[in-house]
Amino acid sequence: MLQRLQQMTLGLGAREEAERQEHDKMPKPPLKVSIIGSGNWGCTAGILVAENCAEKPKLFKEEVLMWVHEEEVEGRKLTEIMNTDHENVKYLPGVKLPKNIVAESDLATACKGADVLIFVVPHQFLEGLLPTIKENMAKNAIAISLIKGIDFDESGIVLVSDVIRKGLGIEVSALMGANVASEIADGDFAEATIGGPAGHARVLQEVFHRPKFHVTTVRDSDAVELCGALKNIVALGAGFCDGLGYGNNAKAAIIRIGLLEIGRFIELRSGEFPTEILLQSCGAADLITTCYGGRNRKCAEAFVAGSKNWEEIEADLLGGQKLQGTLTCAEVFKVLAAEFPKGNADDHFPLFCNIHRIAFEGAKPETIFDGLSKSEKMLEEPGVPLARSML
Ligand SMILES: NC(=O)C1=CN([C@@H]2O[C@H](COP(=O)(O)OP(=O)(O)OC[C@H]3O[C@@H](n4cnc5c(N)ncnc54)[C@H](O)[C@@H]3O)[C@@H](O)[C@H]2O)C=CC1
Ligand SMILES: O=C(CO)COP(=O)(O)O
Repeated sequence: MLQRLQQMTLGLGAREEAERQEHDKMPKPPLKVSIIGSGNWGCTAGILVAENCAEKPKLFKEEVLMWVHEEEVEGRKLTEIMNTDHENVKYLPGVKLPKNIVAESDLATACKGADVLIFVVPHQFLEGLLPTIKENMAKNAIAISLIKGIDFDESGIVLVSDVIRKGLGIEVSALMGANVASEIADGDFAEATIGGPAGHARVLQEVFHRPKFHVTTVRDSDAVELCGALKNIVALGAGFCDGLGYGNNAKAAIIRIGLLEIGRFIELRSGEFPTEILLQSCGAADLITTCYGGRNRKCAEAFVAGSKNWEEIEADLLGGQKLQGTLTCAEVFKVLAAEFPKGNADDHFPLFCNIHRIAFEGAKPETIFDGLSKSEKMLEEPGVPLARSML
């Protein structure tokens, strides 16, 4: 007992020391905040951030630079429209942006001297931006990813935050949650979860938390980020259900089994089923909102109803906004094929595999429920079979 207490005290001391070192390395306020991305969520999150920067002059500089992938909208540059009319008429029409958001199409200028970097571009556009950001950001900058996506290479899963970490050589946290952007832009209440080192998460909470946008913090940033990426696959399944005309019970089954497979997939990486993280906004709550109100759901419903491919559906329905679930579904299927070389990924992830077959291999949408009872076996011995197969 005494030994355990001593170990705990030592553990606490080591953690405090690590936090002190982390604090010493942090940039000093007032912090300059830059947002990399200006889409539907980029602009909405930008409103929350800009309001905090205006209200907390001791912590943050008032001006928030937002990098915009420049394009012409009705004969005018989007940056010019945003800086004059204070509205992103293409990606968040009808919503006024605070005047302290400054749209900037030159990436080097947008992140020059930035102490806090907020990444919110669709994940397929991220990597090429990083060398310029590295050259221009502040030396001790901290970063956070709001991007819901995933990659894969010969060594397995590559998180978006891993890509940023590697590209910039700095620590990266993640903010994920039940955050359909249009609802937050309308002023509805929402919650989010930040995963990251404690010191960073505290500062980042100051950046995002608002009276109607409640942010909690946890340490396990990988699990938070994976929840945000993987729920988009399940949302495709929910959309298939809607396209087939199934009711709420069927969709609830997809959501429940999807939650289980999200947990299992995180377990593949960490060895632990992340029950507590799944109970955060980034877990069950994001899954529910996306399966009812998200773009992935909407496009998957149209996929069942018509004969168009994903690119055509995205162009038809999203007005330039980007679908992330199909890319994530393809990447995750590659991870599963590599993790289960005997071809038995189906035994552990029947729903993810069915969704991939429907989305990319011409399987009938009605097969969405095939073999899902396999997931019940996993519940009989939670954690054990999968963790063993990974050793
Ligand atoms: N919209 C939402 O409700 C939410 C979105 N997210 C995530 O946020 C991330 C960003 O999504 P949104 O802000 O919604 O974007 P979006 O899908 O509304 O807009 C697309 C963005 O991509 C930019 N873009 C187009 N071509 C580009 C290129 N070649 N290079 C660089 N940028 C290019 C456009 O300028 C635009 O800003 C995604 O990972 C998404 O999953 C997360 C939570 C909520
Ligand atoms: O992530 C989202 C809500 O939290 C939005 O999901 P969609 O990209 O499917 O719209």
